[in-house]
Formats: sequence, C-alpha cells, structure tokens
Amino acid sequence: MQLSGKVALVTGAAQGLGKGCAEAILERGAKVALLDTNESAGQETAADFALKYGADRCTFILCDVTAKDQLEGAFQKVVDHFGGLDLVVNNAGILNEVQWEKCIDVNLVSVVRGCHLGLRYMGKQNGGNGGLIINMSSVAGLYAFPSPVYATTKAGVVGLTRSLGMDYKLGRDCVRVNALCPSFTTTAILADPEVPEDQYQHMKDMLERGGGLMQIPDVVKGLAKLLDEDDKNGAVLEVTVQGMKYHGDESGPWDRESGTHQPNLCIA
Ligand SMILES: NC(=O)c1ccc[n+]([C@@H]2O[C@H](COP(=O)([O-])OP(=O)(O)OC[C@H]3O[C@@H](n4cnc5c(N)ncnc54)[C@H](O)[C@@H]3O)[C@@H](O)[C@H]2O)c1
Ligand SMILES: CCCCC/C=C\C=C\[C@H](O)C/C=C\C/C=C\CCCC(=O)O
Repeated sequence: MQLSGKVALVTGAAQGLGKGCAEAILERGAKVALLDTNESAGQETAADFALKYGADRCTFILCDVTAKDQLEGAFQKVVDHFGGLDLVVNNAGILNEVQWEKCIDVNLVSVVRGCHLGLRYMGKQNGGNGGLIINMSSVAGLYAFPSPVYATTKAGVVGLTRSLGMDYKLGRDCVRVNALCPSFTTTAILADPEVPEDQYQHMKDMLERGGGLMQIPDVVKGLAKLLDEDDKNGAVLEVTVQGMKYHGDESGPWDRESGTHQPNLCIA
C-alpha cells in the first residue's frame, strides 16, 4: 500500500508495538492518529512524532477501545481531522487472566468493533476509498499458550481476520484485512502480566525454547511486509526470532478435492 498522504488510525499507540507501527507508518508518509487510554504517554509520543514528522501529521486521541462510544467517536474525529481514513491498525491489547472478561473486551470485542468501523469508514459501498485493516494477534493465537483466555482472544482475531478477508466481499468494500502474529517482544506487556505463577513460569520456559525475545523493530518488519504486499487479504503472518511465515494456506474441505485455493482479487 502506498502510504504517502494517506491517513492511518492505530489503537494502543502510546507505547510498545503500537508506537513502533505508528512510527513506521509516519516514515512512509502517512498521517497518523494515535489512540490510547494512557494520556501522558500518548501525548508524549504524539509530541515526539510531531517534532520528527510535522505537527500536521500526527494527533493523539484519548480513547478506551472497550467503550463503544469512545471508539466510534475516535474514528469520526480522525476523519474530521485528517479528511479521510485509509489504514486501521487494531493493536491495543492486554494480558490479564484474572480479569479475563476485560481481556476479551480489549483484545477481541474491540477488534471486532474496530474492523466494523474500518469497513464503515473505508468501505467503498459506504462512500470510502477502500483501505487496509491490520489486526495485532499473536503467536499465542496460533499455538497452545499457557494463558488460555489471552490465547482465545488472539485465536479469535485470527478467525476474524481470515473471515473478513474472504475475497467475495472485496469487490464491494475494497478493504483488505490481515493479521500480524508476533512472538514474545520486549514491551511493557511482558513486565507484569496478571497471570498465575505456573502460567508465568511456563511462558518463561517457552520463551527460552523459542529462541528468546524479539525487539519492536523485528515486529515492525512484519507490519512493513503486510503494508508492501498488496495481494494479501485474510493473511496471517507469524513473526518470530526464527523469521516470518504466512499461516493458513491449506485448502478447506470445499476446495480440497480440486486442490484449489481462493485467489486474492484485490483491487483496493
Ligand atoms: N509484546 C509481546 O510479546 C507481544 C507479542 C504478540 C502480540 N502482542 C500484542 O501486541 C499488542 C501491543 O502490545 P505491546 O506488547 O506493545 O504492549 P504494551 O503494553 O506496551 O502496549 C499496549 C498499549 O495498549 C494500550 N491499551 C491497553 N488497553 C487499552 C484500551 N482499553 N484502550 C486503548 N488502549 C489500550 C496501553 O495503554 C498501551 O499503550 C497487544 O495486542 C499484544 O497482545 C504483544
Ligand atoms: C516471560 C514473560 C512472559 C509474559 C508474557 C506476556 C505477554 C505475551 C504476549 C504475547 O502475545 C505472547 C507471544 C507469543 C507466545 C506464544 C508462543 C510462544 C512461542 C515461542 C516462540 O517460538 O517464539
């Protein structure tokens, strides 16, 4: 996707992977709205980006993605402020197995809503120009993971992405939907996850066996791949210290006999 002059909205962008993604999008010439509940970090990030990329290219919007009115209001603010919308990165997420309903709200319900809003504002059938949605899932959404609710939310994001990315609807809305599945990456989410001790110990063991931690720029390379590959729709990209690979190329039962796989018909 050519991003010069385009408009992006990134949730959970005050810090961590969301901030890294937002900066990569700014570097490619787009304007970016940073949404987050962390007002001080969000304002600081926006001020930093304004200095580097220009005050007219970045704005912070205080928004709890789990509050329906706030998320809807934030999408409208972005369109009012920048005059359109071309790219949505549904990134905000938490790991909390104790307040597990909240974990589902932030990581899955809000991503469903973010996708619906992306389709509402970017869908050609609604007067938009088409666009791209990238959902932040996790390797935990692809393989067994010791925190079952977190893993469920991330697997849900994979299913949502694949299904919204079915090409039968692309001719109508011209909005592609893809997902990024990083492994353990150095951010604040690792520092203090609200998980039982046995889950935490098991994660530490998996982290060591998996080859250790990635850094934010490693994951941003995955985002860049999804931004560059305009033929991808419903794609799920795993990013680990071992490299990147797409998941889910197997044919379903409906295509197995013919051995065919639905082609991408992207025209966005
Ligand atoms: N760091 C990892 O190892 C890793 C690996 C795979 C996937 N992820 C996913 O990446 C995403 C970003 O996480 P991170 O690692 O950068 O963690 P992080 O804690 O550094 O960043 C998460 C951001 O989301 C914001 N946020 C949380 N709840 C919110 C809400 N209700 N509304 C708006 N903003 C909210 C936080 O304030 C924070 O700025 C998450 O979806 C996470 O599940 C992280
Ligand atoms: C050691 C501290 C762990 C705290 C974990 C907190 C949040 C992690 C969230 C990530 O989404 C988890 C990402 C990937 C984990 C899934 C599988 C591990 C595979 C290991 C590998 O091959 O890299």
